[in-house]
Amino acid sequence: MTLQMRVYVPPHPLIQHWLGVARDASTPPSLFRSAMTELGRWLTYEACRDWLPTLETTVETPLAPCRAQLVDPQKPLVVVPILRAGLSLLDGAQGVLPLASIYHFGMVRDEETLEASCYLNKFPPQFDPETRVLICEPMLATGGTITATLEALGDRGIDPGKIRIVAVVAAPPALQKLSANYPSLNIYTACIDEGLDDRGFIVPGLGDAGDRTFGT
Ligand SMILES: O=P(O)(O)OC[C@H]1O[C@H](OP(=O)(O)OP(=O)(O)O)[C@H](O)[C@@H]1O
Ligand SMILES: O=c1cc[nH]c(=O)[nH]1
Repeated sequence: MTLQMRVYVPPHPLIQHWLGVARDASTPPSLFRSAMTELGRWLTYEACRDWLPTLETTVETPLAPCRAQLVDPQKPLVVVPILRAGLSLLDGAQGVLPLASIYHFGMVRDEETLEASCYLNKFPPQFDPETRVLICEPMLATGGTITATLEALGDRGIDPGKIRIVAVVAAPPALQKLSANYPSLNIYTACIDEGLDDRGFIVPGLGDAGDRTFGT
């Protein structure tokens, strides 16, 4: 079977609503952060749909024993926010996945060359290979940042098939790069946008997600 990367754009009115709020240039940082939190919440919810490991058990209701399916707390689950802008999605993602461990990863793009470089890597030397990883990265633009993150996870034992990416907007150059290199990857995004401008910004996009989150 030939694997092909999958990109999901969940047709959810709340996702589209908060995307519209985040895109609006007149949205102030406080409301922008709320919009990103909500996008983190609902995109993570969608990404978990057929992904979270569960276990079968029996619980006692006030009236009778009953079969129940619970999220398996023994299976390792990790959320990786890519700093800075990925932090804006973290509260929402953590609300959906309260038991997940959080491993921060800091990346910054050179504004001239658009080369991404890592300034913070909190990954352990090796992950349990069964670990499921949800990456919070609002903007997939050239794809340089996400590719470096996937390489760092791969170096520490994570198979791309165990990774789900939550992104607010995704641009074709990033998706083409990821699809060519990571056919087993799954991406959940609110929108696939048209392309990039000459500064490497996603168009129409939502501007500089890090600056808008932190008011810088
Ligand atoms: O796909 P790429 O072309 O690599 O671009 C995407 C990255 O660019 C932005 O980060 P930025 O470097 O602006 O850092 P910030 O999150 O700290 O603002 C954004 O938050 C992504 O991480
Ligand atoms: O449009 C973009 C592209 C990269 N990073 C951002 O913050 N915005």
